[in-house]
Amino acid sequence: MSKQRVAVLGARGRMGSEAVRAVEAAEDMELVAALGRGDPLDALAETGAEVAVDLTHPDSVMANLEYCVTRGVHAVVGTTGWTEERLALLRGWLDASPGTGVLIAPNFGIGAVLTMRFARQAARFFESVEVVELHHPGKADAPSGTAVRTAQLVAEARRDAGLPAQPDATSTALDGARGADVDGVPVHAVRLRGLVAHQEVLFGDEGETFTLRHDSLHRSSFMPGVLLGVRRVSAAPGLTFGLEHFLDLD
Ligand SMILES: NC(=O)C1=CN([C@@H]2O[C@H](COP(=O)(O)OP(=O)(O)OC[C@H]3O[C@@H](n4cnc5c(N)ncnc54)[C@H](O)[C@@H]3O)[C@@H](O)[C@H]2O)C=CC1
Ligand SMILES: O=C(O)C1=N[C@H](C(=O)O)C[C@H](O)C1
Repeated sequence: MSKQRVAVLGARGRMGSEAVRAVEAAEDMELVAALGRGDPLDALAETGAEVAVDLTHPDSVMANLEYCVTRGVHAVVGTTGWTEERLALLRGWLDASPGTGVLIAPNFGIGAVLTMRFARQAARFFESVEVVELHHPGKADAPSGTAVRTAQLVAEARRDAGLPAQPDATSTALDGARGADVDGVPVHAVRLRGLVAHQEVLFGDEGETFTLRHDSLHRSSFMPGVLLGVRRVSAAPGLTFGLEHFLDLD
């Protein structure tokens, strides 16, 4: 069996260094490039990389993906910072490179994927909902990509069920006290030394609350998802948004 030729971008970072170890340990993969900031992307073409794993920075990911997609290198992306504008650009590159696949996974952790799924399921049954994400203080962005995706899924489910805007009688508040508004869902971001990646989705209605919580206690929790993405992305041309599409959750 020929091994899949894999490159890791952001290889010296917190996630990238963990991904380098995971790819090296996978029997069906060969790590052909481990690139850091400033390393030329031409190493991807020179080493014949088939799949690039991007774990860099929101400021870097678009240039990396343009390079990969236009050369037919499939990509598994954990890097955050996705907006509709960025996704439209990426889709344009993919349209011009049929056969190339890109997976963007807001979160590679199975527990986080399930949290998003369960939050979407629960959304229509509760009047109130808030998302709290808690991360290490080195995190580049706030709120987290996972929290934004969770809030969007919850908001969509509320709309589909015809729920009105949730109640909030706040008439005065310090800026930021009610968090960021993502599609009508308040999202709060905590940055604390000692944490890795955590999220709570709080639901409430008359006389009861319901809380979903997920904790990534170590970045190894993301690696089965990264490897699954690498194994599946070349057979999924175009854009796949969310690891759930590569999992049998039903
Ligand atoms: N989807 C998921 O499950 C997860 C996603 N992430 C995301 O992954 C990204 C990286 O997170 P961390 O590893 O914590 O950050 P980090 O700052 O520890 O690592 C990023 C690394 O990428 C390097 N880099 C920046 N631009 C580059 C470029 N153009 N080419 C090659 N290397 C480049 C940096 O020098 C740094 O070494 C963030 O967007 C984070 O939110 C993090 C954890 C899980
Ligand atoms: O930067 C991180 O650490 C993480 N980033 C992703 C996000 O923004 O959702 C995934 C996870 O929360 C860890």
